[in-house]
Amino acid sequence: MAGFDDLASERSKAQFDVEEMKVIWAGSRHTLEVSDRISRLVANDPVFRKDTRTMLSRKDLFKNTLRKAAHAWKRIIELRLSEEEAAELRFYVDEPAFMDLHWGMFIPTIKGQGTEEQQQKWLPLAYKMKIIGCYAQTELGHGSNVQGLETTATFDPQTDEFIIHSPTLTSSKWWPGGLGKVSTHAVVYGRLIIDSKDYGVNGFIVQLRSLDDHLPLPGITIGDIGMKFGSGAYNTMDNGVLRFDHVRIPRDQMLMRVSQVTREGKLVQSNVPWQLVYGTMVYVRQKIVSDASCALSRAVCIATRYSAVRRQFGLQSNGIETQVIDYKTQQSRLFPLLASAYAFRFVGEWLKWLYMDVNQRLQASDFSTLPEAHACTAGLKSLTTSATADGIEECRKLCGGHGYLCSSGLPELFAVYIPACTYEGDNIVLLLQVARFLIKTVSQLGSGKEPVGTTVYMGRVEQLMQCHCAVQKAEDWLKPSVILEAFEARSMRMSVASAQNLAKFDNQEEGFLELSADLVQAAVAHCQLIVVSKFIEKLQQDIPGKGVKGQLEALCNIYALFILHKHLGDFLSTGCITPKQASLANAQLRSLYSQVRPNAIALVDAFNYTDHYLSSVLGRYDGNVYPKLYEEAWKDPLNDSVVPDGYQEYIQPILKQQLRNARL
Ligand SMILES: CCCCCCCCCCC/C=C/C(=O)SCCNC(=O)CCNC(=O)[C@H](O)C(C)(C)COP(=O)(O)OP(=O)(O)OC[C@H]1O[C@@H](n2cnc3c(N)ncnc32)[C@H](O)[C@@H]1OP(=O)(O)O
Ligand SMILES: Cc1cc2nc3c(=O)[nH]c(=O)nc-3n(C[C@H](O)[C@H](O)[C@H](O)COP(=O)(O)OP(=O)(O)OC[C@H]3O[C@@H](n4cnc5c(N)ncnc54)[C@H](O)[C@@H]3O)c2cc1C
Repeated sequence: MAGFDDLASERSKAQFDVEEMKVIWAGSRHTLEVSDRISRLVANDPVFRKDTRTMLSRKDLFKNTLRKAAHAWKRIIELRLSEEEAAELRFYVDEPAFMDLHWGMFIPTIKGQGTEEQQQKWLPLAYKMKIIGCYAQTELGHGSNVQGLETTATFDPQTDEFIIHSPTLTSSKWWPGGLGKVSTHAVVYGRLIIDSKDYGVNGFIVQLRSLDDHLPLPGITIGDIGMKFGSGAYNTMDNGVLRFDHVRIPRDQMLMRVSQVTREGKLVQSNVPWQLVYGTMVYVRQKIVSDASCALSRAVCIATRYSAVRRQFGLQSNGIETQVIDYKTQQSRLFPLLASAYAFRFVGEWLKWLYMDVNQRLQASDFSTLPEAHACTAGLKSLTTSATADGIEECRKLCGGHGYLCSSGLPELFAVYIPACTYEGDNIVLLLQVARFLIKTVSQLGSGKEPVGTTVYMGRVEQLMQCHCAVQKAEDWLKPSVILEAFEARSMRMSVASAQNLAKFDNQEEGFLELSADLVQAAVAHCQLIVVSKFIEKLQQDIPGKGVKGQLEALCNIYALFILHKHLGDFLSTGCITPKQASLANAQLRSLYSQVRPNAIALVDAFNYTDHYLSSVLGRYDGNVYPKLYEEAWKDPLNDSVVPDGYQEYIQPILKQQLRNARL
């Protein structure tokens, strides 16, 4: 039968050890064991079913999310899951909810911005979920411009309290997840005012709702901001609106790791940089990069399996039609996404290491790598989420008409994913941060301050401004050194050109605004170089398992050459490669697609996703697509009755021409 046979035969063709590839994808044997066990636990629990999600009303959907969150918490306690296992469980429940903000932002903010004392007071309550918290930064009037926030926190020396207030409509907190209906507490970002002087934005822990009856505390107005894009999707989350009318909190609820306000109302700065007030965003951006590989790989898994099951045209000698995965156009759209999923996985792994390293240095009062960490997390968050959002939509198209059905899993995945291009920093705004960092690095070249970390290559500015690509035949593009040099030269030349253009302006800020579109492209080039170089570094590690390294090398080359092909204009206009070398790269890309083709199904099997997590009829492990699609259609509530509701009021009068007289 179509599907079963196709996927079984595809699996038998694999030229590498899938089990070892699963370990590489998971990060370690231990992580694979945990994620495998927990994903099956979730898949086998009926409370975590998600197949009716897109058909529920918002209220039912939300209540069902609360039910799942409560059940998840119960299972975490009953099974005494470790922090790692609990995080995996929340991940596989796969439903955006207040828990994400509580564990993902509220707790990390207290850890990162609270003093030891504050951590001791608040963290045990939060860990036991005796309080539920969210992250209330964005306002109706300002999101990207954090320094433009209007909420005030005015110190009252008489009572030793802060008065939290929303002075304007635009100062209403707007968007925080978990705020609308659930959170009892929030970290609220507002302007610190002492003695009428504005000391800028700081974080404050504020109780929002009563722990007895969940009603908002006096002076607090709270609600949900309304339906968002798509059915089901992100509507499981209660993104909220919040206003304060002179709400008082004790002084010790200002997060005081960065600066402290004394009993006398004096502001004391610690030795840590003020930017640590933005620290949670760096942490979450790093998480979002790892998350991008999950969302993209999920879409790619669906599209790849379905492409092997789906047959159209081209009768072969045995009388069966061609699998659409065999069309070169399908491969040239699908395989770069497969390669990107792996590339994002490895750059995410590296970013996690970078973040841990920065944190360790911060503990030891070494703040030197903070600007690099900010630039990398901001840039890679932007690059990977934009590519993933576009990639999911491409996977939908790769699945033809059936990809547009909710039962394919792709519409909901897309709807849930796309806000990642906006939250935790609009992707363009973040690339502009990277551009500032690059311009600063270029301007310091020759000053004796050596570039560090991901900008080390800029230290070779003279070589990179002049080098010529050595490629003479297609296979030369398989050499990591050749690829690296082309990407480094392109990035270097784009940054230098931007810096030179900027230098022509008397006013640097005006120049930055004028050139911002070019600056964004330079930032993208730098970030793509990071992804390519981290993939290449990964391949230099010991990679066990028959054929595993070979497959990863092919994927790495596909990622790099696909990016080169997509941004050919950059590579040609900066003179990094010639048109002839560009066409050799293209030829090499085609040959790499043929190399990956027999392994495509095994490469997506290596993600080790359960059918529950994929929630896609098209991406089923067994390939049994058509019977299940057919079965799924009948489950739609519209098919509950053969004759639809409304027939008598609206269809019958048309058919019986009873409306005609009324019109005449
Ligand atoms: C288990 C966890 C799972 C997580 C999975 C995902 C769950 C996600 C759920 C989604 C929830 C969404 C939450 C949110 O969206 S919260 C709100 C996020 N908001 C933003 O991201 C706002 C974006 N804006 C900004 O970050 C800043 O305002 C911006 C950087 C754009 C500008 O700030 P500002 O005007 O103050 O700064 P300058 O540009 O002048 O820069 C001054 C210097 O500071 C440096 N800088 C800036 N940001 C940082 C940072 N974060 N860390 C370190 N350093 C920073 C900047 O480079 C400048 O440095 P120099 O002076 O040296 O040039
Ligand atoms: C689903 C979702 C969940 C969220 N959860 C939270 C949360 O839990 N807590 C929280 O505090 N916030 C949350 N947010 C808010 C989110 O962080 C902001 O929406 C985000 O930071 C973007 O800011 P903005 O809405 O002000 O966009 P704007 O800055 O208004 O962007 C509008 C347009 O202007 C452009 N633009 C803005 N500034 C510049 C510039 N300097 N140069 C060039 N172009 C520019 C942008 O590129 C964009 O195209 C959430 C948002 C969403 C969608």
